[in-house]
Amino acid sequence: MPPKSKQAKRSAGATRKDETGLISRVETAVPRWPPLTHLPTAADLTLTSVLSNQILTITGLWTPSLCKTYVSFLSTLPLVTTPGNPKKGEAVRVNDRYQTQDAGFAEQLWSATALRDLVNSPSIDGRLFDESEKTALWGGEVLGLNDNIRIYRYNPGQFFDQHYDDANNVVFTAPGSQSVPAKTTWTLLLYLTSPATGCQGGETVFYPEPTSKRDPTPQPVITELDVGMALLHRHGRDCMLHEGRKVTAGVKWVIRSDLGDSTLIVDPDLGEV
Ligand SMILES: O=C(O)CCC(=O)C(=O)O
Ligand SMILES: [Fe+2]
Repeated sequence: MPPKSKQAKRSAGATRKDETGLISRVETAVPRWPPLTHLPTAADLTLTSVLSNQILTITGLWTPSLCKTYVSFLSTLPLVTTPGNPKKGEAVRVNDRYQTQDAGFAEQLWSATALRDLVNSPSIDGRLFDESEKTALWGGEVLGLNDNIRIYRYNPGQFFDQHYDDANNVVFTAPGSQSVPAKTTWTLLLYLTSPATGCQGGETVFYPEPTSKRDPTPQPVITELDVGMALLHRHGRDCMLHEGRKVTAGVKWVIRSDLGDSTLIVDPDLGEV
C-alpha cells in the first residue's frame, strides 16, 4: 500500500503534479491522432491475469502496424524531458513525456479498441466473471478512460524509478448527457515497442508485498514489453510498488491512461472533482 504522503493531489489547469511530485505541463492543444482502425475485437482477444486481482494484460490490443504508425506520429509531438532533480522521497522519472487532456482520444482508446468490451464483460483466463466478481475486480461500473493522456518515450539509459500510482477524481461527460463523477482505479499502459522493434530493457516490474509479516517477500513480477499489449494494474490504495526498468537499447514508447470508475469514494487525499 502506498504511504499517504505519496498520494499527490490533482492540480487544475494546464499543469499537474504526478507521482514524481513534479508540476508538469499539460498540453491544451489536442493532437490529430491517427485513426484507431483495423483493430481486433474482444472476441479475438483475452484478458490474462498476471497477478491475481492486481495485474492484467491484453496481448495484441493494438496491431503492430498501428503501433508503428503511432510511434512515427508521437515522435512529432513536443515531448518534454523530465526537468531537474526530484525532491527527497519523490519518484524519479527520467524520460520524455507528452501530456494532454483529451476526452475524445480517451473515448476512442476505450471504445474503438476491444478494451471497453473486455472490461465490461471480463473473461479472465477464459472464465467469464459474474456481476459480483466484476464489481469486486473493478470497484464499480467502469465508465471509460481518464482524459489525462500521457505519452512516454524512454531512450537508452532512461527509466521510471519505483513508485506508486495515485487515484484521482475525474469527470466523465458522455455526448449529450450529464457529467458523472468518477475515480480512477486501475492504470493502463499500452506498449508500442518491444524487443521485436529493437527495444531492450524497459520492463515494468512490480513488487508485491507479503500478505503477513511472517511470510517471505514475494518475487518481483516482471512484465516484458510486447508491441500492442495493454497492461492494467490496480492503483491508489491498492497500488503495488512498481518501476519502468532502464532501457538499454532502442526506444520504449508507452501510452498511459487510467480506468475511471463510477464509485466515487470521498477521500480527502484526492483532488476536487
Ligand atoms: O513505463 C513503465 O513501464 C511504467 C510507467 C508507470 O509506472 C507510470 O506511468 O506510472
Ligand atoms: Fe506507475
